[in-house]
Amino acid sequence: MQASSGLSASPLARFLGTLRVEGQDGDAALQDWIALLKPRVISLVVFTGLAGMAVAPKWPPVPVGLVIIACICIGAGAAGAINMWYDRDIDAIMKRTRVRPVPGGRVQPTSALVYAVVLSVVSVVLLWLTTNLLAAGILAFSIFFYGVIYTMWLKRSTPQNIVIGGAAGAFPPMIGWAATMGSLDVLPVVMFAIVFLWTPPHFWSLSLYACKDYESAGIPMLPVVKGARHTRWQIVIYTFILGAVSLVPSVVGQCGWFYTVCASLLDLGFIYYGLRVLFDRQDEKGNSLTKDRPARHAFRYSLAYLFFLFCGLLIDRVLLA
Ligand code: HEM
Ligand SMILES: CC(C)=CCC/C(C)=C/CC/C(C)=C/COP(=O)(O)OP(=O)(O)O
Repeated sequence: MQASSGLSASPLARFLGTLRVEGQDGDAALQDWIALLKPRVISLVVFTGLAGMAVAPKWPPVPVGLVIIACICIGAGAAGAINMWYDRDIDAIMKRTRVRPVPGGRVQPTSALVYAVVLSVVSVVLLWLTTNLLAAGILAFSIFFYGVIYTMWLKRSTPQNIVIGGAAGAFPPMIGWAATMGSLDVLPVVMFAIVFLWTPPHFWSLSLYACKDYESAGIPMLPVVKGARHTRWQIVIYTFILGAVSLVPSVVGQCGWFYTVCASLLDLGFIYYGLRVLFDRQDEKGNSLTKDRPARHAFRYSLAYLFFLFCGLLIDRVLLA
């Protein structure tokens, strides 16, 4: 995987790169402050929050809806910045992450932390003032879960780090729903479960081809601790469990034929990509002989899977209802 600061060299990124922020972080460009929020990752996180909000039986007024989305975006980004502040030592070792703003020396660690804390507080308080305590509480909990429980504890201590830590990234649909309704229901909980079960095959596909990086940084990711073969099996197992759970909204009568067809096709696709990872040609240690191309494909497919699954749910409940 290419080293990336979170924004590719698009014209927008080059423009942002010219905007410099003076002071102690003299070398930091606006681009770096944005990169601290992991913008590409949180784009999908925010979309799942938007989906949770839009599939609720009642919609908020448009300005409130925009504030809800902004708060999820700022809160998730702030959690990413806490992660980048804390992980600056290991990020400096890994090829994929060493160009990030803090290990790259363009943003001071303390500035990154202050920035992350301020954005966390702003997102939670603003969501509370605009909607309700339940939504703000879940947002606060997910920031804490990703920034502290996953980043500071699980990530460096157990190969099940992302299974448990994945809960943090699964909360946004619940936040979106709760912000609108003031309570929770079966559907947002099932959406949580879907993102929760999607996270292991999503991340382990990537970890198969980023394994050397994690090994050199001493992070106990599954392929580092249990080997590639075990990880490949786990990916397949999770695609089956995810497939079953993704159909729960249909079984409990929360959506119609359109979602059921979308989910079934997407599930078959994920199982296919998972099996390709499993049957990838490997040496006796389970290392890929094809530069893990199937794992790269499975990772890319995981992103499309979640996006289109929630698109299917949105179309089913909003347009076809
Ligand atoms: C503990 C849970 C998770 C872990 C450990 C994880 C890990 C990763 C890693 C290491 C990358 C590569 C990022 C990079 O190169 O900077 C990545 C990419 C990505 N992740 Fe995840 N992820 C998790 C959960 C999620 C969730 C919940 C979502 C969205 C709902 C998500 C969406 C994405 C997206 C969209 C990308 C692609 C970013 C790009 O194009 O560069 N991830 N993930
Ligand atoms: C609302 C809210 C707070 C949402 C949180 C969203 C969330 C948990 C996103 C997880 C995304 C992600 C890139 C995790 C990887 O962390 P890593 O440290 O394992 O990856 P890295 O090595 O690339 O830093």
